[in-house]
This record gives sequence, structure tokens and C-alpha cells, in this order.
Amino acid sequence: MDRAFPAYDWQPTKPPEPGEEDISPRLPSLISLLNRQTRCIYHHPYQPRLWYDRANTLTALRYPELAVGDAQKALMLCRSALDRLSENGNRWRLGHAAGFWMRSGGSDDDDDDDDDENVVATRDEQLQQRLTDLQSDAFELQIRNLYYFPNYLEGRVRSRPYPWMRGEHRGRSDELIRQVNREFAWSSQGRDEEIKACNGVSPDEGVPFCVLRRYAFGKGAHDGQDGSDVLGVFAAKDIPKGTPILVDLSETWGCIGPGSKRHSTGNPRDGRGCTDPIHPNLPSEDTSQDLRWIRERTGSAAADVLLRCRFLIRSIRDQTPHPLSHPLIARLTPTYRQDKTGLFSLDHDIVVPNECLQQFGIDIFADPAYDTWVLFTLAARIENNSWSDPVHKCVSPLFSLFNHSCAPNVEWTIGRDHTTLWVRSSREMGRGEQLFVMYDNFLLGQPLSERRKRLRRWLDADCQCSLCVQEEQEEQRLRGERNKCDCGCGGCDKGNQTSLWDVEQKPVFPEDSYRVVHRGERE
Ligand SMILES: C[S@@+](CC[C@H](N)C(=O)[O-])C[C@H]1O[C@@H](n2cnc3c(N)ncnc32)[C@H](O)[C@@H]1O
Repeated sequence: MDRAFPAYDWQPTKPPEPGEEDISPRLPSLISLLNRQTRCIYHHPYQPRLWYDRANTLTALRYPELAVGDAQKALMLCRSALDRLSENGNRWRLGHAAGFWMRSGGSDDDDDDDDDENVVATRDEQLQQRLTDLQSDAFELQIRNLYYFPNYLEGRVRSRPYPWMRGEHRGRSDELIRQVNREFAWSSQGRDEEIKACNGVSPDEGVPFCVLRRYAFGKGAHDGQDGSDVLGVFAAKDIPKGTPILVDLSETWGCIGPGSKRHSTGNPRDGRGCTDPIHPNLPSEDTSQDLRWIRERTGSAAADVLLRCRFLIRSIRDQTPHPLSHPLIARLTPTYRQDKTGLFSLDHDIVVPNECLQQFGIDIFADPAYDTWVLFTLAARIENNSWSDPVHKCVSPLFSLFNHSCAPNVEWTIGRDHTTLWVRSSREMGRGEQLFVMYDNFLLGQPLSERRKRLRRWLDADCQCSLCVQEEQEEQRLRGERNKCDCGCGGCDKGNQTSLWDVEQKPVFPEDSYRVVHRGERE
């Protein structure tokens, strides 16, 4: 947020509201204020006032989730300062700007004008008052940015790219693509016997099955880009039907807790839930890294929240300078659906991830790499690339790069551990063919319009698979046939002039019947 950006890049995450003020004339000054305030935070990260001020700017810029995140940091700092102030005999006192600590008392203290107990007490009271006022202002600002129903601590948000995001975090680099291709190669290694057992000898033993490439749907424009950042997985050699192409293990997953429903079968802990006693922890983790508190705090959202925390923990462990540069995160593309408004939760999306970051040693005030906007960017990427069952939510590092087709050539199954995916060819494929999975099995046998509607869950635009493209062309052709004029000229637009409907009278839709009934009553 310290980076200036052009006003046309600004896309607020707050859903538009009627009667909203047009802030475009104020945008340039708000942007430079945001940049300045961010730089001040870098220099004085423990000053609650600075976080509160930036929260105000973010509110004006219509980023409610980020305003709530900054206000939360102001609240945390105020709370900890007030706790310190109330500690008896505390030798550390707050500075006038409320938020940094300085030593008081003692003969070698530079600031020993304050030795008089009464002066110190008065200063403490004033400071306490200022902190309490700031706390209520920050809380009030949070409430303004949150939605009131059904849960007071949730807000509404539309996922959008943040305009200050640096170029290297906006697309996938060639180096990253090479790294993923090395992972595809490793995933094929040592599996010749298994594959031979399925289909006899593979023609190019040692050559991986898959390769990741750019321009998965051709060179055409995609979301204003040239298609170079639309990746897809292609067959690196001929693949017979029924070949196990990939076993994709993941460490980035989350699970809901043990179930609690009575009389259920299959779960020794009684009820639908995770049956693994060590989950959500990994065998390699020690007690200081125990994540069960997240599961207990977040209830039915646990799988989702834990999954996000897992990504953050991976980035911390691997000492990546910025989580969005971590190869497991950098490979994931987000979806920004134009019209979809989602809910964010103060606790699940902000407070819990921040506490998890602190548990793993991140200073959430002083480390801008883990700022709130990074948490929301990560969430948008996970949302577009995860799969889930009723108990788990998981991002598989290689599977997440497969595109969807309504006529797929690859099928996938979830392993018993709920974190490994098995991918197998469902028909013979030639080298160079793109490998497609089906994102949603309920699409099978549905008409084009229904498939497109359901696919909006994952895609920003209409499905580009060949089945959809062919069916769309066929529909257009049929529409063209129907609209052709019957006067013999072959070119007049009589069809368009008469009616949009291909029957004599416009059919009655539910909204029309409402009017008909009411008109009938009045007449
Ligand atoms: C799980 S990712 C697949 C890999 C992705 N193409 C990439 O570049 O990282 C899902 C995203 O791929 C794109 N995608 C996948 N299948 C598609 C399809 N049939 N038509 C259009 N876009 C598709 C969409 O942008 C979707 O949000």
C-alpha cells in the first residue's frame, strides 16, 4: 500500500450502495494519503493512532475488510498499552504518541523530569483516556464497515485485485512454470511399474506425463490480458486410457473437528467430522505449533480457516520474503467475479489468521508482508483452486493447474487420507493435448445454459471448453436460422423488428403474471 497507483486501477471491494458519494475527484489525494500513512506505519508500527488513521482512509477508499483489519490492529495496540499502564510498579511507560514504550524512573533516565509521582500519575490518566477514546473510535469504525445481519461481526465484500499489488504477484513467472514442471516430472518418477501394471509399457518411460504451459485457451484476450497467464496442463507424451497420470499430495489442507452428531457410523469420535486424531496438526509439528485452537474457535468454518493458515505457515517456515512469492501460493490464480458479493468475518478472516501468524513468530504490526490485504488475496486464490469434501478443504499443488471441460479426458479421486488426489486418464490422449478435469460432476448431462450458470462458481467468464464452444455455435446457428427473413431478400432485419420471441405472443413470465394479477384486481 506504499505504492502509488493510477486512479483507474482502483476497484473497491465494497459492493455499491444507492446514494453513494462519487469519490473520483478525491481519489488522487486519498491514494497519496494511503501511501504516506503506510510509510508512517513502517516507521512506527506500534502506534495505534497510525493504524486507525489508515483504517479511515481505507474506509473512504471503500475497502471495508482492510479498514476492519487496520482498526483491529489499533484496538490490539490500545488494549496492550492499557494493560501495561495498569500493571503496578511498571517501569515502562508509554510515549506521548501512545504506542511506543520508554523507560521511566531511575537516576540514569534521560526523561527523569517525571520523577515526581503525581506528574507520572496525571500523565498516566491522560494517556489512559486517550487510549480508551481511540479504542472506542476504532471499534465504531469497525462496526461501520461490518454488516449487521445475521452476524454483527461480518461484512460484505467483492473480491478484487488490490491496485498496489506489485507486478511480480500479478502473474506467473517463467521460473515458477519451470519449477511446477519439475514437480510434474518428480511425480512421475519411480511409477513405471505401477503404470506398466495398468497399460503395459509406456512408450517414453522416464518422460513425465504432463507439462504446464501458457496460453491454455489460445492467444486471445482474457480479462484484458493476452492469454499468456492462462495456464493449463498438457500431455507430454501419448497417454493410454486408464493411466494413473498423477498422485498429488498436499500439505495445504484443513479439516473440521471430530463430529458430534450421535448415532453416526464410521467415526470413532462419534459423528461426522475428521477421524484422524492428530489433525489438524502434521506429524512433524510440536506442541507450540498445535492448531487445534483454530478448529475449536471457528467451528463449521474450520477447514477453510485452517487451510489459509496452513499456507501462511508454509510461507513462514520456508522463510519466503513475501507469502505471495511462495511457489505454492504464486502458482494460484484468483477469480474475481464481477457480480458476486461474499461475506467476510472479523474473527475468521482477520483475528484468527493474525493470531496464527503471531503463534508462528510473525510480528503482524511490523511485517508488511503479512498485511490484511495479503490475507484476503490469499483467500481469493484459495477459493479459486481448492476442492473440498464435507470434512476437508484442500489445495493440491499440481491438480490446481488443470482446467475444466464439460467433456473431460481425465478423472480424479480423493485418497483415503483426504489430502491426496489421484488423477487418471479417462480416454486415450495424444501428446500435446490439453488435459481437462470436470470441476463439478453435477454438470454432467446438463444443458449449456445450466452448465454455464453453475460454472460461475469457478469461472469469471463463460466456459471455454470445446463442448461449450461447439454448443454455443450451434445455438447461434439455430437462432440465425429462425431469425432469417421469409420475404426472400435474404438480408432484411424483419426478424429483429417484430419480436425477440420466437412465438407470436410474448410468453407470460412469473414477473408478468404478478402484474396481470394486480391489474386484474384493479380492473
Ligand atoms: C483451478 S484454475 C486452473 C488453472 C488456471 N487456468 C491458471 O491459469 O492457473 C481455474 C481457473 O482457470 C480458468 N479456467 C479453467 N477452466 C476453464 C474453462 N473451461 N473456461 C474458461 N476458463 C477456465 C478460470 O480462470 C478458472 O478460474
